[in-house]
Amino acid sequence: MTLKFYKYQGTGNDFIMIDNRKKSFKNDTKRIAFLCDRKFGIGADGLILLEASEDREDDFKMVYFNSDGNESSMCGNGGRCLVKFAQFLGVINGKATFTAIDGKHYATIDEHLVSLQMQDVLHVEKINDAYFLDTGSPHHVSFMENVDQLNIKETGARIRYSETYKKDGVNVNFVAPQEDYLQVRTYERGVEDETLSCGTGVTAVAIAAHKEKLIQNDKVAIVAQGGSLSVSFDEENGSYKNVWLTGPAQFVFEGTILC
Ligand SMILES: N[C@@H](CCC[C@H](N)C(=O)O)C(=O)O
Repeated sequence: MTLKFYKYQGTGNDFIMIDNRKKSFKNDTKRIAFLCDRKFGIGADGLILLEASEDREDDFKMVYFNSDGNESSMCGNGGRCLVKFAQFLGVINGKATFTAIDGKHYATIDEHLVSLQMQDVLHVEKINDAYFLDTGSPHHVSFMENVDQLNIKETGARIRYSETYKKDGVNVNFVAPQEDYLQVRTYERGVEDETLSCGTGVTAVAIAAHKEKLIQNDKVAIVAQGGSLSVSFDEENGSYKNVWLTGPAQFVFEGTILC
């Protein structure tokens, strides 16, 4: 088939977008892995389908696949980019309500910034010196002094395939707290490598940093390899609600491809 696609990125986490409201794109692991391949295909960390939602309250539905071709859990940066794509298609005007695999999301657009409401986080687990929490996707968060020299692919893979996580896998975030922001590098499950940014990851980092008492505020600045994001939340008795992820989301290019 000849496929029309659009490419977006949010702080360097990049995605292929497909308007699948007419259900013309058939999900196939091999085809999606090919499209995401940086040498043989378009190249991306993931692929996202914008579909019509069964829920009348929604503007659209989000279906997310990692670059390995498998459908996965929530993608925060992908969700923000999809909102920009929906705006381009004329499906929304400035704000959005949509359903993804982890439930309902609300979003707003303010020029180049897209804010996305993430799931409430009611449980945060401490595992040795690190944290585990689910922000729509599962995340391991480790705090350390310096992350610049770390081999993220090797160290991340060791944790992702460890006894603790090997059943479902995990995304792994390495964090170096700085004076007024958190520096983050992330290994992503399903990409099986470092990505330049991970939205559910930086959300997990902000909450884990609050648990660790590294931050007192309910708004946190995060610097990922591909750019800056912010996370805000309301904390009450250890639960995190009204969680918002904000950052840039940009169109990169469009095209057609035989697949
Ligand atoms: N890049 C994403 C996370 C995508 C899902 C993840 N790779 C997984 O399978 O858990 C984000 O921005 O949140």
